[in-house]
Amino acid sequence: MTIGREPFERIYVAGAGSWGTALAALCARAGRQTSIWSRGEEIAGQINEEHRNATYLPEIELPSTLRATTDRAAACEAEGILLVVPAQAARDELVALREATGGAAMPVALCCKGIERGTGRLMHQVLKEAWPEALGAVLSGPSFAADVARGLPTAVTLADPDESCGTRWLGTLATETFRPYYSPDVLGAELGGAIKNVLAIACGIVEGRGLGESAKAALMARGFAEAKRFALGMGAKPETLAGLSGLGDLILTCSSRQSRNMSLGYEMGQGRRAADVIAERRTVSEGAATAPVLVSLARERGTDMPITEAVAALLSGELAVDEAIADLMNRPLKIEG
Ligand SMILES: NC(=O)c1ccc[n+]([C@@H]2O[C@H](COP(=O)([O-])OP(=O)(O)OC[C@H]3O[C@@H](n4cnc5c(N)ncnc54)[C@H](O)[C@@H]3O)[C@@H](O)[C@H]2O)c1
Ligand SMILES: O=P(O)(O)OC[C@H](O)CO
Repeated sequence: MTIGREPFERIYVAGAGSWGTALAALCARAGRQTSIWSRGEEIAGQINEEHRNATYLPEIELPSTLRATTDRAAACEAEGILLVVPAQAARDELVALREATGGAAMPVALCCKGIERGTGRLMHQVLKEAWPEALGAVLSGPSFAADVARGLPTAVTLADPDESCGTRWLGTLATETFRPYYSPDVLGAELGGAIKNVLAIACGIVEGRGLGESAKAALMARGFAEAKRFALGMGAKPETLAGLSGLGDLILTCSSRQSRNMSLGYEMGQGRRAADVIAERRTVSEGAATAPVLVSLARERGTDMPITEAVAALLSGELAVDEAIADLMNRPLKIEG
């Protein structure tokens, strides 16, 4: 396998939130001709004129070569697209991009971590339906936007069923401080990223409620057990779950209140209603939308996911924190696995 040959030289980033802006800055600094699409004129103007995204990544000076646009036609010039909108907006964005590019067979790296409400589809399945000609890959793993934008060392998974396209993505994204590892396992990479967001809400609740570090460690380990049970049942590979996009991202997201999912849980643990916290935020907490979908998928498949069930019930207000803890602790004793 020859890694890193023939990078995509022209990149279009769909979404100018924190992660889209960090990835666009990474590509531009690596010398790629990079354009970033924003829904709003204000952010596009700021990026072009002040080299800053004051709404989503205020501390970071962006490269002056990065061009922002509100016109999806810019995607026609690209050799590769990074899709970085919230998971619930992915389908509409992909349909619009397909139209803008005339249904080109474009490499598209899916960077959102979530499962679609209503359909239960993963992002690569949404891509297949919304833009069947596109060549899908998944970029996932432990990576806070602010860390990547600052150039702090980061390692992630780039999953692509097509090895030659995957290695082109590696060559496109790799820098001295950003290290993507190749995997063919798109399903595993996606499931790890989507499920850890739900588990991070649970860890936040434990921290917000002051239940202690032992409880948090137990929750992470049992959460990982249920993530693995579900993902392996779907056909994901165990090594992907144990890797950066699975365990790696679970550890990061459950450990830091820099995570929007973890901090949402923290506020819930402090007694706030999830809906109120979500309503006052500008940024997305993907786990809140993914939790109920994951519960439905797990029930359909007969997979036991008690922590995910508890998070969904807490988010909807059906259950109080203390009731959820008591339910989890009083489940029948069983063999670990
Ligand atoms: N921020 C991170 O550190 C990080 C890291 C890795 C992965 N991700 C994933 O990347 C995805 C995007 O996260 P983010 O952090 O950039 O979110 P964000 O909340 O910072 O920004 C979301 C962006 O999407 C746009 N958007 C919102 N609704 C939209 C719609 N209906 N149609 C089109 N655009 C819409 C917003 O205007 C904004 O530009 C999420 O799935 C997240 O899990 C984030
Ligand atoms: O802020 P969060 O919870 O969306 O997490 C960001 C990234 O997914 C961490 O890898």
